[in-house]
Amino acid sequence: MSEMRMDGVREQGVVIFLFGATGDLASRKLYPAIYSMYREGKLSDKFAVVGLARRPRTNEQFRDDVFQSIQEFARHKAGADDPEWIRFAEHFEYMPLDIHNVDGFRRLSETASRLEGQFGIAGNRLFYLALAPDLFGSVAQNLLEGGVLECSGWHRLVIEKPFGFDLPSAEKLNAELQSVFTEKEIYRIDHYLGKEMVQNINVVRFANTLFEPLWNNKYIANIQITLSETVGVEDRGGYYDHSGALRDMAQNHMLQMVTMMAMEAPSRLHPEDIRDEKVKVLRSLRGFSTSEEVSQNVVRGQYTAGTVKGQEKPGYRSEDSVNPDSVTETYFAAKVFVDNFRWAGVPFYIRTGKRLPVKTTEVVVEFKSIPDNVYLAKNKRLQPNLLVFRVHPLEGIYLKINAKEPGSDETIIPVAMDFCQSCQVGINTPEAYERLLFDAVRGDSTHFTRWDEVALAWQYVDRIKAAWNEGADDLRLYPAGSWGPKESHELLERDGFHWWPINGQEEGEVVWVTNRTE
Ligand SMILES: NC(=O)C1=CN([C@@H]2O[C@H](COP(=O)(O)OP(=O)(O)OC[C@H]3O[C@@H](n4cnc5c(N)ncnc54)[C@H](OP(=O)(O)O)[C@@H]3O)[C@@H](O)[C@H]2O)C=CC1
Ligand SMILES: O=C1O[C@H](COP(=O)(O)O)[C@@H](O)[C@H](O)[C@H]1O
Repeated sequence: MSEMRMDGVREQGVVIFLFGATGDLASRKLYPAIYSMYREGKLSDKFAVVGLARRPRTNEQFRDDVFQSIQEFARHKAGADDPEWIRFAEHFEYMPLDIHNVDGFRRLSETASRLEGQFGIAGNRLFYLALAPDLFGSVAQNLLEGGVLECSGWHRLVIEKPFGFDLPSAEKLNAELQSVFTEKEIYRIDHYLGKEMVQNINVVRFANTLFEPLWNNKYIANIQITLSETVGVEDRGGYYDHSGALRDMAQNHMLQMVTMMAMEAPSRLHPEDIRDEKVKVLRSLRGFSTSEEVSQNVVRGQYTAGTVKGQEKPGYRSEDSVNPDSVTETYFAAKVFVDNFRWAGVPFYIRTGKRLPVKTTEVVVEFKSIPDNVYLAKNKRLQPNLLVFRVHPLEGIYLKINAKEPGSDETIIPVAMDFCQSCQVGINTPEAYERLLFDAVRGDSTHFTRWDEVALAWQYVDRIKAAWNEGADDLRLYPAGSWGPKESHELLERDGFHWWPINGQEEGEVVWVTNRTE
């Protein structure tokens, strides 16, 4: 992180306007993130948070809500009588506001000026919309009309996903936002980009002689990206039933991870240079022109009742707020090609699903076998080399190679070099929201999605959705607690591959370099 940028935040300060202050996201992620930033000195006392939502709350009630959220969800806990907490809480104010009420925004403008004077803040304003996306356009317009954007420093808009429902709705939303904010002022959150190991992909790729020369179709057989969840749709059935795994996870997090794995090295570590490279990958994605192509390369599934981690779970169609005849997919897998010089012919297999056996986020790079390998005939256990990025729950990197079994003649065994980052630094690395909020405050847009990335990703998934809408009867059912429909395994088997076990570890494998403590 640039020290200058961090100092800028501390010296100039910021007012954070949190729309949706009474909601789930604010409570679970945003208050804990602000508190961690404060505790770690990324925010000085030159800051204020104005919580905004329709529900009535006094400042005291609001501060109490923030306290409860920190107790439950934050990395750093607060003591109610702790002077640091008391000082922190004084920076929080609540204002009841319906986002359709422009007069309320005029009052908000006055509140902002008062808080800037009170805390010595240099007129910098960050608007965080933890709201349903159909409210974004009205907020932007009313911020303008209510004079809240008239400030002496910068103003920025942070918005949550989903950014639209398809390309036309995303374009409409974008036009509404860009009638008020410039592209540079808009920070579109994809919280996967705030994850430690997702950010580490570029470092591992571009800062090591070891991998970059092999990072192409000459040496890589395939890449596998798994984002599996054990949870179902929880209390978000209404939203999810209109979204499904394709829009909820693939359009954003999964395609972003594909871009991180496939992009060329940027010429500088400048946000626009990095995002330019990601856009090139999205432009090179091989689209689907017929429904037949979609059904050959894409698998969609929906969970039925089953057992997850020893507990009986209902099927998707029995979940709250879900249509009992729903054909919404809770599982999505696809074979994706990046049609460019580096990746020609290399499949990227991606899969995500709810109610799978484990919660994990992992990327596996499977290398091609050595041509004319003299050990091949003798050793049935000879396996391809794997490089595994473990994003969640453990964070780290895992490299699997072949080596001689100690004491044997030429018996080969798979061994692993395992860098377990979370074993070393514990679970105390900053949360994705903490990083992203801080990046937005200091004006670093590297890990936010630019409009052209969003548009290209919608273009890609809209074609899949259109094929499904043509009435294809390819929705596969899978029992909760399984690894999804068998067709997702066949997708790889047809190419002579298989999904690698999560954690990359095979039975009998020897881990010979590790920093694990467990
Ligand atoms: N929760 C999560 O983990 C994640 C959420 N998101 C996204 O973040 C956004 C917010 O999600 P979440 O917090 O879960 O949603 P919630 O439904 O929990 O909260 C919505 C918030 O919006 C406020 N609100 C609704 N209508 C108005 C209005 N007319 N004027 C002012 N405030 C209003 C509500 O307050 P009140 O009723 O008091 O007005 C509430 O504070 C959504 O876009 C969601 O998709 C994205 C990733 C993860
Ligand atoms: O964006 C979303 O992500 C979560 C999964 O996030 P993770 O950080 O826990 O892996 C997912 O549950 C949710 O449906 C989706 O909207």
